[in-house]
Amino acid sequence: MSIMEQIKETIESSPVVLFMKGTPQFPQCGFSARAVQILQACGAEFTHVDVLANPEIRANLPQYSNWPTFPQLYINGELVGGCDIAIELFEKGELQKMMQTATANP
Ligand SMILES: N[C@@H](CCC(=O)N[C@@H](CS)C(=O)NCC(=O)O)C(=O)O
Ligand code: FES
Repeated sequence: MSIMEQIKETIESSPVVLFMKGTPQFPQCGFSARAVQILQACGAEFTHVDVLANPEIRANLPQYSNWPTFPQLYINGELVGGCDIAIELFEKGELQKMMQTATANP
């Protein structure tokens, strides 16, 4: 499987996926730490990928999604954005709704 196929599979493997530096327990960058805090405040489950432990993903995800930096948040297979956009959506109360809808069991 090519790296682009692997990335696609990962993004589609879970309703909410955060590509970040480090892990939710031990974030390795303030931007990633902030994104984790916000997702946790939304109270819905999310999957994470540590791009520091996956250099191929770090090198190729920016091309895949046309977004240059980390963290990168995907909901239902689509890029939402980075830390700034996550904060903005959270402050408007929209991220909570997006995550609840994405992770709700019918
Ligand atoms: N304003 C950005 C901050 C993220 C950012 O600037 N990330 C940088 C430093 S952690 C980055 O990912 N650089 C590319 C790299 O390290 O591969 C956001 O909203 O997410
Ligand atoms: S690792 Fe330096 S700003 Fe994120």
